[in-house]
This record gives sequence, structure tokens and C-alpha cells, in this order.
Amino acid sequence: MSGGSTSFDGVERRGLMFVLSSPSGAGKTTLTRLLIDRMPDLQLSVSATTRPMRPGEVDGKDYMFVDKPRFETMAKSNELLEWAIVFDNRYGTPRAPVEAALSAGNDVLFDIDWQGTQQLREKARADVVSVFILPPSAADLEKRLHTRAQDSDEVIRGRMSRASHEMSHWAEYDYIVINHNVEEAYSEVQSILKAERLKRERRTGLTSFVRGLQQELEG
Ligand SMILES: Nc1ncnc2c1ncn2[C@@H]1O[C@H](COP(=O)(O)OP(=O)(O)OP(=O)(O)O)[C@@H](O)[C@H]1O
Ligand SMILES: Nc1nc2c(ncn2[C@@H]2O[C@H](COP(=O)(O)O)[C@@H](O)[C@H]2O)c(=O)[nH]1
Repeated sequence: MSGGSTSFDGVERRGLMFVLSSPSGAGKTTLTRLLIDRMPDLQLSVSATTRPMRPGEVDGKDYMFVDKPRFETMAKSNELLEWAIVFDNRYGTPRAPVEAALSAGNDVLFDIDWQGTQQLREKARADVVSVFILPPSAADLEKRLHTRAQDSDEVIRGRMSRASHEMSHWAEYDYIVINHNVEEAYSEVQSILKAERLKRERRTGLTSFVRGLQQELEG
């Protein structure tokens, strides 16, 4: 699925799909925004959802807000790379922007749940790097959901009651980050992305780069 890109050091590599998941409120949207602001060559996958828009959210930027019939059409016509029902709403990843970003040499960042991560992994295991974000404690998780002040008490209760089940998928992920502090968690997630960009298997241009070095040394 990945196209080729040239990394900062001039060596070609395959693009990667960088996935953040967590129980609701652990901080993945916060970390996602920081990554998009601070990391070059990283494009956010904007999901489609049937969930109602929260105050401050922008259609097309935070999500593509669609109704259920439109979502069903997208799913049936293979427009979605993956999709799942989360907290009674439908969420899915539009396929075309992801393929376009990878072909243009960008990595793609996904804020999706464990069901979507499993589907991406089935499609492109070698190109998926997954990170599970944990809260430091249940009390912190609940406090964060209340501090965000964007969901009703009923919605927050529902998300808290499903947090334990979501967390049970932690062992399916490549990396686990505990979000005590935003800047520290960001730094850990950024280190993962930087290291994964340097992985030998992904760096398709290394053979010719090393051959060139050898020719210089021997010739
Ligand atoms: N390390 C942290 N310390 C304190 N507050 C935090 C921390 N990380 C995130 N928050 C706050 O917690 C709230 C929830 O964070 P965020 O929206 O990023 O969670 P999320 O995992 O994306 O949740 P959801 O899955 O519901 O979208 C926000 O108000 C955010 O500012
Ligand atoms: N499988 C997918 N899960 C997604 C997608 N977009 C978001 N999500 C996950 O849904 C929950 C709830 O999000 P919220 O914005 O309503 O708080 C959260 O775990 C997201 O990661 C998607 O395209 N596919």
C-alpha cells in the first residue's frame, strides 16, 4: 500500500501508517495534534463518523461528519480502509486520502480504536506502527473526560464503563506509552516515530546508497 518517499537524509523509504489508540480521554487527540504540528511529512487521516459534532469541532478537519445512510454507502462501496462501531456511532477511515498521502511520500497518522487497528494490520502489517496510550490512573481518566467538558455526564459514564474493555487490547500494540504528562508522552511518541522511520526494512534506498558509498571507497 505504501508509496516511496525520500527521508531527511536522502535515502528512499516506504511510508508508514502510525496508529494511536487508547481508552477515551487518555490523550490521543492531544498527542495527535502535537505530532501534526511538529513532525514533518506526517499527514492526519481524517475519519468519517456518524457521531454528532462536539462544540468547537470543524467538519472536514476533526472528522467528516456524515449521516448513517452516507456512511453505509461509503462502507459498501469500499471507500473505507477500515471501519467500526464505537460507543454506538460509526467511525471509518476514508481510503483515498490515505493512499494519496502514502503515494506522495508522507506518513499517515491515525487516531482510531483497536478494531480499526486490527483491520489495518490485516491489510498492511509491515507498514503499520501502533502505539497504545494509557492513562496514569482511572481517576485521571475520568478527570480528563470531565475537564474536556465536551460530553454529557451520561456519555462520560458510558466511556468510563467501556475503558477497561478497550484497555484489554493493549498487548496487540507495538508500543505502550503512559500519558502522565503531555510533553513527556509526546516526546516518547515522537521517538517511536523517528526510530520507525529509520528501520532498515523500510529504507528501500539503502542498498543503492551503500553501493554508492562502496564505489566511492573502492574507486
Ligand atoms: N497528560 C495529561 N494531563 C492532563 N490532561 C491531559 C493530558 N493529556 C490529555 N489531557 C486532557 O485530557 C482530555 C482528553 O484528552 P483527548 O481529547 O486528547 O483524549 P482522547 O484519548 O483523544 O479521547 P477520545 O477517544 O474520547 O477522543 C483533554 O481535555 C486533554 O487536554
Ligand atoms: N475504527 C475507528 N475508530 C475511530 C475512527 N475515528 C475515531 N475512532 C475512535 O473512536 C473513538 C471515539 O472517538 P471520539 O472522537 O468520539 O471521542 C476513539 O477511540 C477514536 O480513536 C476511525 O476512523 N476508525
